[in-house]
Amino acid sequence: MTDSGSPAPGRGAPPTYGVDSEVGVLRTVLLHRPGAELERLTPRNNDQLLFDGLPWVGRAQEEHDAFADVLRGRGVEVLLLSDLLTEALVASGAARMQGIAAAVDPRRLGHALAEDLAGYLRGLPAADLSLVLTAGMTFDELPVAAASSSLVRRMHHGADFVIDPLPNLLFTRDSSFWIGPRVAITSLAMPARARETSLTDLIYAHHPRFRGARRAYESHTAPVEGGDVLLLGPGVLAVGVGERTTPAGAEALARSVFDDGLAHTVLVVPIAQARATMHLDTVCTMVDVDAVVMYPAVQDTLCAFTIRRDESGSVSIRGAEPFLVAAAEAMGIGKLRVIDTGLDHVTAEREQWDDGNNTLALAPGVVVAYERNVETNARLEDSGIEVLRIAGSELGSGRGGPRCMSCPVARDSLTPASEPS
Ligand SMILES: NC(=O)NCCC[C@H](N)C(=O)O
Repeated sequence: MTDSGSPAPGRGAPPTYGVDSEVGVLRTVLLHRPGAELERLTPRNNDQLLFDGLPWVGRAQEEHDAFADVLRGRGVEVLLLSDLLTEALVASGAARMQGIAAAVDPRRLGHALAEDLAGYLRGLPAADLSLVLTAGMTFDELPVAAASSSLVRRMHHGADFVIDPLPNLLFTRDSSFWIGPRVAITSLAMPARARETSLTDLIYAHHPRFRGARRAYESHTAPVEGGDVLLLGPGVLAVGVGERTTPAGAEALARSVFDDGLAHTVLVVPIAQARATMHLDTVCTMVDVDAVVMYPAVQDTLCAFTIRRDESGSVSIRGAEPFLVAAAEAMGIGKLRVIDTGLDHVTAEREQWDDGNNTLALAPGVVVAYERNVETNARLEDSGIEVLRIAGSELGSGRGGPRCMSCPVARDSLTPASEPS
């Protein structure tokens, strides 16, 4: 969201970032090209690391490169998380300290090994440190001299992790999100993902590109994941509460965005606590200013608590009532159009599982979607939505689609210029 409509910096002017909807023209996006961290997945650890299988890494990279190219082809500036991380580590000694402190856990490693490991990491060039912070490190990869007398080192198998890898970095949606002109670092619920936010925090704090970027939801005491947060329109948020984001997280986020003047209404949407519906964006995403693509099995049951703060500062909670009704009212539109994932139950269930409901809007009525969801994509097109298809056979093994794999950093504002944002 920019005054000028573009984040492209004029000579000397800092770029302006921000997002006030799901569908405003996408200008800048943060992706993570999958890399060595995916090579850490084995049949023994893939469940714990939240992957359904073992992706073919080279093919996953090709699919991701094609995804990035589709975005670039539509004029979107693509930022890659590993590049930003390395640049932040080059720019700032404090960033290095922060990344190392989050990765080295003395409670698990013991003090001798933790100290030697931290010392070793402090001496690494930025690109190598960036790789360790994302791909992790095994005991076999420890430098020979590190804590050779450490009991912890002796008792671990060489393939065990000294630093856990972060294969879910691919899903940049979840570890930070922009709301209005501010960025929120989230609080991830699953242990396998918790350290991801140390990297997004570090990037937004120390990368020169984001100097001066203000924060939203700074207290982040309870879990809130970006996949649960939909910016239905300027000032209106929907927050899923289920396997990841907790009621306390949704409540804290609502209070924080009210305090910061970033929203006037927050719809809190209970979703089943199941892997297939881990985030709100696995069952519903926006494809136009007044349209969503939605899993039909939840269409009639999805409900919302509406939280508002009035001008006097008092907060009210209404509901629960049908989500589609509450959303249309909060957005100030008569009706939210619903495009669904397919009429028959089996196709709908299969395409929901394969992220048919997890599209990324590049502009009102233009979305990126996995090609495999043939029925859903046809239904989107029948409803006038342009669908840019990408392959995702390998990317999808982590259970996430184009929306999960992207964190919009700048979109054109949907707020009329005359209204305050
Ligand atoms: N927004 C999303 O739905 N993100 C997908 C995250 C997938 C990842 N394997 C996870 O379980 O957290």
